Amino acid sequence: MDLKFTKMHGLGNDFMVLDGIRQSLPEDGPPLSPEAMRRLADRHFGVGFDQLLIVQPPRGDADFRYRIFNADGSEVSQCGNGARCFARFVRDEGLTNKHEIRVETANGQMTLRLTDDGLVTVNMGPPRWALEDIPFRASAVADTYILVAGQNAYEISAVGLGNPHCVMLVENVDTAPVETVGPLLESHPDFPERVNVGFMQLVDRSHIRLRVFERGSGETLACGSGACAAVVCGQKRGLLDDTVEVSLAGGTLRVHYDGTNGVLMTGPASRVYDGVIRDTSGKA
Ligand SMILES: N[C@@H](CCC[C@H](N)C(=O)O)C(=O)O
Repeated sequence: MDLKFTKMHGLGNDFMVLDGIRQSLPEDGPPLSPEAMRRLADRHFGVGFDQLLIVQPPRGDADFRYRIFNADGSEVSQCGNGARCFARFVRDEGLTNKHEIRVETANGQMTLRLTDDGLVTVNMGPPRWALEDIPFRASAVADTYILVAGQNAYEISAVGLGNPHCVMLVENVDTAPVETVGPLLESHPDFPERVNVGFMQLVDRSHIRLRVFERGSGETLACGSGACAAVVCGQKRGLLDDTVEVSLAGGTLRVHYDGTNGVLMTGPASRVYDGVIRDTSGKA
């Protein structure tokens, strides 16, 4: 079976997007076997992507259903950069003419707004601090926790944004131990569904630098939900203002949260090319 796809990225966090409206995909199971997803995610043997995004008809009263798979084949319920690409894709493909699009995810609804300057603002919903909502094992909710891994202890904040995040402060993101501490904490037993690990450098109250080791994909050039997580964790500790510029390896996001509505994340969404996969077995 041929499978049409579109390659997109949000600040270098890259995606293979499948249109499950004009081509037939399984309604509930994975669109491809986990082996095929891992193969296609590979940058040498496949298309290369951090996440696979699926556009599907809604089951409830939203405009679309938005499904996300990591490069390791695991299905997850949030991807902020992907949400911006999702909005750009459904508009450019003429699947909607709305500027404000409601999508249904495995974790509830989100609103995506295409702005006149060509950017997309995603309302990520409120940050979730309750331990069972992250999910995270600790004795009580706190601004920071000590996580012991191997011989070391790490001071982290933990928050859910539709997916689990932990965030630690570092002096300098350029020298932060992302490749070593990232995978160590990603599968820490206190995060029963694993976790995305953010390394945040404070520049000033309205500017941070950030690197994220993503659950199921490794370090990416940008992580939208990770940017929101870092900002709300910094705000909770009294370190950041309501609006923060987040500098990532792939570019800059603007995150706004004033405690009233959800966390608003604004940034670009880019289409790279369209393609067709002739062999979806993953063995090509
Ligand atoms: N790149 C994303 C997050 C994708 C999902 C994440 N790896 C997870 O497993 O939760 C973003 O932009 O938010």
